[in-house]
Amino acid sequence: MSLDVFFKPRSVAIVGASRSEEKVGHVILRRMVEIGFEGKIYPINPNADEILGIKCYKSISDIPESVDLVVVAVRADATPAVIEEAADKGARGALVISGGFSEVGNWELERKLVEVARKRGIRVIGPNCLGIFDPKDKIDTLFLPERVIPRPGEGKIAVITQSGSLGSTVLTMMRKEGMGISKFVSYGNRADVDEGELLEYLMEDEDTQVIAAYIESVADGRKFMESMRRASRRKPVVVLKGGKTSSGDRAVRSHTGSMAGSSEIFHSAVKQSGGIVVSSLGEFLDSTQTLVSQPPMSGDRVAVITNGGGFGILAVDALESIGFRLNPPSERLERKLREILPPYYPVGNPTDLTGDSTPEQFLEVGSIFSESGEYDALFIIPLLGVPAMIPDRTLKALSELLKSSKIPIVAVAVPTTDEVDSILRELKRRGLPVFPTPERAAYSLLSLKKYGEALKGKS
Ligand SMILES: CC(=O)SCCNC(=O)CCNC(=O)[C@H](O)C(C)(C)COP(=O)(O)OP(=O)(O)OC[C@H]1O[C@@H](n2cnc3c(N)ncnc32)[C@H](O)[C@@H]1OP(=O)(O)O
Repeated sequence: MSLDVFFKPRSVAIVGASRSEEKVGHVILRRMVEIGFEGKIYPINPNADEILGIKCYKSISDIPESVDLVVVAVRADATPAVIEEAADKGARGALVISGGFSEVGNWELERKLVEVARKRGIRVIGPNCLGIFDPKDKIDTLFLPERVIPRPGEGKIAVITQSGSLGSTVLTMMRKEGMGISKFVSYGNRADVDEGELLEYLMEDEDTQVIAAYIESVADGRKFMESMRRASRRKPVVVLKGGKTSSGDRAVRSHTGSMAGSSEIFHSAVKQSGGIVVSSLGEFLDSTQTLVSQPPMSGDRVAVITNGGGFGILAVDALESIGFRLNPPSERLERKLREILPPYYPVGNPTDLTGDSTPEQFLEVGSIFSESGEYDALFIIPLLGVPAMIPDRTLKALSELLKSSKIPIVAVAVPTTDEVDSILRELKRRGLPVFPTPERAAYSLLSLKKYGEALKGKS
């Protein structure tokens, strides 16, 4: 059965919609109203006539029409009965926010919940989750104290996460980085709908270009890897695994009631299936940002163009240490560069445009490297702290390079003043991944290399 019921319901009942503003069910109702859900919303509360000006029902059975989706925010032991009632009203999906299941050892209740749901034909996301944020279909069940939502409507990144708190923090960080979301699913204990199914659903989602998954364990390894193989042929899937160490494994057991398993086996299976494994939260975000804006690399040769000698050296160190080739330009290419550059500019890899650099030189030199056929990516370091790197001219020149380059580009630039900061943000918005350190940019470029290899079946 398609997971559409979770993303495209015509009506939603919120069970446990509290009158108290600080309670979970109340916040969920408010979020659904604020995001502008276009279908019908039915708050369910035995003690209220209306909440937020919306008519309340004492139970799901009292709703006069049928209901597609229920969001469940009542005590764990009340959830099986809610599922039964929801099924009687024709519901096909339940987002069970409530905690108190396998994550605290209450396996019996979780089994009962799933048993009832399966018997009655209802799919369950959760329990012990935040649910869904989908700015296009206007679903928001995240009971977060303030809106952490990245630029509604503009996002191309789908995030799926076993951990709600990690997921919501990722959302906040993405918003800060100016990254947009297509869909967000916190699926908690994944008693029913699992990560594999979510991958399959998102691979078909036209609004999603990159899938970023935080995973602690998988329900069914073989099935998950099959889904990963199919999904990663269509779009990049970035995977961050929690629970790599024995302490992490113990923590996973008490978080979502699951076992982390061997991370080496998991990582190599994900790689073989075409997924992009990352090893830290920072790399997770940086890689996602780069994959959503740049094409995959078709090889491993990188050209570094800088206007800061030290930055150039750190860049080539960082790149070479993670497997990139930093070939010097051929004699023919060097001659071409020499024709347009002053004699005191060091030409090589890195090529240093020095403190005299202009934005137009970055464009010209970047274009020559890009068209040379000798490299698979450009790594540019246009530091704006030198006199001729005028911010608005830099924006214009780098935007042009971005448009015309035949190979992917990542950039390193340090936000210094508010003006520089806003130029860098605009560059990111236009699709240039910009990072403040060479190491971060290098790791983000690695995701383009990994994806290129995965597409060629070389991983
Ligand atoms: C962040 C992460 O890591 S992921 C998120 C994982 N999930 C969580 O962390 C949630 C953890 N909390 C829980 O599981 C809690 O049990 C909750 C949030 C589901 C419910 O807690 P509370 O809001 O305190 O429950 P409470 O019993 O007060 O019920 C809430 C409202 O529903 C009403 N209610 C209770 N039972 C029912 C029912 N069966 N049907 C309809 N309404 C009901 C209550 O009357 C109350 O409304 P009121 O405040 O207006 O009187």
